[in-house]
Amino acid sequence: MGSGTVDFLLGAAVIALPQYQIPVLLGTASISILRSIRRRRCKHRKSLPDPSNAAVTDGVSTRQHVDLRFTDVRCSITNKTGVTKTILQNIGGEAKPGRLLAIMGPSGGGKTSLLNALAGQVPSTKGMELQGNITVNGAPQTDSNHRQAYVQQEDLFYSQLTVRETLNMAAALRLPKHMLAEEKEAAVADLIQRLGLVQSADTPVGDAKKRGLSGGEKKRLSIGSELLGSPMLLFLDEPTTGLDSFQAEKVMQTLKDLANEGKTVVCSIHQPRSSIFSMFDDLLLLSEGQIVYSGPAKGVISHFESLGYPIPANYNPAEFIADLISIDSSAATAEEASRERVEKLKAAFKQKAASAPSGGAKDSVVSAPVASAKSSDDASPCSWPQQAKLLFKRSWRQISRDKATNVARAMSNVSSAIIFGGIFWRMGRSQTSIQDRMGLMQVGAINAAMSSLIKTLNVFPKERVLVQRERAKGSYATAPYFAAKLAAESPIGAIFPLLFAAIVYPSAGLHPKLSRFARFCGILTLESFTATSLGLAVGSFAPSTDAALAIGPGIMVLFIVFGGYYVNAGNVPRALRWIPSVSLIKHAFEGLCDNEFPGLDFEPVSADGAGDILKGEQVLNRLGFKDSSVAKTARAQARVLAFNYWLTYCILKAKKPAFQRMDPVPGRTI
Ligand SMILES: Nc1ncnc2c1ncn2[C@@H]1O[C@H](COP(=O)(O)OP(=O)(O)OP(=O)(O)O)[C@@H](O)[C@H]1O
Repeated sequence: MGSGTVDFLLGAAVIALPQYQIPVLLGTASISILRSIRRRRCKHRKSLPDPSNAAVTDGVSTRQHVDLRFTDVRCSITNKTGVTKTILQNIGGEAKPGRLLAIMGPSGGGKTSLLNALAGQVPSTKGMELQGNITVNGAPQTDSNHRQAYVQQEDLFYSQLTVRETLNMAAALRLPKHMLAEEKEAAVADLIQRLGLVQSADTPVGDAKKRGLSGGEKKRLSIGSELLGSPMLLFLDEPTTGLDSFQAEKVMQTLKDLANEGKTVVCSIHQPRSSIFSMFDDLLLLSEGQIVYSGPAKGVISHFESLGYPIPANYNPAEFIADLISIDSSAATAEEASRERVEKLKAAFKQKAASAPSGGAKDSVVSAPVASAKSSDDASPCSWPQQAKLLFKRSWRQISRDKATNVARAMSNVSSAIIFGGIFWRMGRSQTSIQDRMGLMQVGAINAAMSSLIKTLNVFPKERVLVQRERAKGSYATAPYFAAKLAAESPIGAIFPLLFAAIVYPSAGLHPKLSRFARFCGILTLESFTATSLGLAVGSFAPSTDAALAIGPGIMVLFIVFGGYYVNAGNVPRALRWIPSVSLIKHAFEGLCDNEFPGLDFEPVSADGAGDILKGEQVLNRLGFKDSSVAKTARAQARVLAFNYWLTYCILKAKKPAFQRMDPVPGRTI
């Protein structure tokens, strides 16, 4: 391998491994030593502490019951044309310890909005106004006076990790520093037992390619991940959506058990079956953002009966309620009648609530409850090196165990190499082989880039959502996550361009020097990393996988057009010269040509060789690569790679989930 190759490989490695990898490596070594000392200490203990007490978290008594009261919760959004839509209107109620409160109502009724408002998880949106007063045990709700968790509707996990590994990872990242590793493991084992996941503890979560946990098990795993923070107040957004009735019942039974342990459980739910309905302790019915009923679940039937709407015999109460409080838009007359009925029910409840004696002493709300999820890069109990070590392990497991993806990528690269190797088989040194050589350099560069780009665009937008969720909980910071991801994924990512190069190079009969082959491999590998980095940058801002898959290849087409093959470097209009300078295809193509052509002699067509290209250097001149070299193109490629990594990091850091602040309604009491 020539010194130029070593130069650029080293350059690429330095850029690819961000500077914090050095503290990561040092930190990893010191953690291992501390761990082994702790383990030895632990062995001398007679028994482990009770895992149920293990989740004692800093500052807040985790056993303190949570009584959540809320009044005047209002939410509205004003669009660009100035039209205001009311989402929630003066909602009040209470979620009590040891009880399961269900927020029910028709679709669009405001269930998720209310749940988000109570949990401080209303996504920050331009034009949105959120008001209300919320207290926890009589004091204005703050992040520090209670522990709460929010289980989102969509379950997101690393698909290759098992249940136990997923929970162990969450425990390692989120449980307090003072807990020993054995205590965290015991807490996880206890959780697995309580959630009924013992049978599937060592089953990978799975995804569309590889079946793993059932929907219900995934939901229970989501609940388990949240329980590790030892919350006494638990919010769940539609926990039964997408589950069959058996799985839905098991999930709800888990929630009921949690409530029975003294936790305050609040969930939104659409239309449960009667066995699930019977598990609710309290019910808050919403229709078009207003309360239709709030109180004990057992009292709802008699409430509607007293208003002239008795439930028919053998009817599911949830279905009866849903029909009663929904607006029927199928016909104008039906809509008018149902709207009138719902308005009557709202007014009746308002009247009843106004005349009801208030329960217990009133707590003055003197300051604003600020609704916000904990979202800090410094909130994790682990140091950055510890986080990086844990996240490296997780990323490595995810990528190394994903056989379906790895085999597909390998097959795709091998088959492309065989096809291109066949098309460009033993090119020889004729005049026509010059064009073939350039063609092969171009398709080789496109193949390596596209394969890495598409793979990244398919995976990263989903992973980003999961990472944003975890960051919102304060599980880890962006820098250790990103460094660990790059370090774990790069070795496997390098295999595929190398496979391609190893087959195509000898088949096509490229420059017969080993050092040139090594550089060929290096150029394609570096280009593949740069394409991955482009995929990360696009995936970090694209709103969805589909959007990323539309944007990424679009950019790549531009890079291909200015890739040095179709438009000569010297003919690019001045205003567009920046495009070739950021085109990873151009840098790879130029590098591959710089590697291949120098020193090659081509056969003339006629004896005098007039007008023919006889030297490889002439080809480079014609392409506009006269002053170019492999090292120069590698440095240019490394700069694009570093820029993309930096851009991805900045976007990930800036895209921290932001939640709407809840403004207090002054002078109100709860
Ligand atoms: N950010 C927003 N911008 C505009 N409208 C919004 C926004 N958030 C909520 N809404 C509207 O507020 C109403 C209540 O929405 P929400 O999601 O809370 O209802 P839901 O009862 O949870 O519905 P579903 O059961 O279908 O999930 C809907 O009409 C919805 O379109």
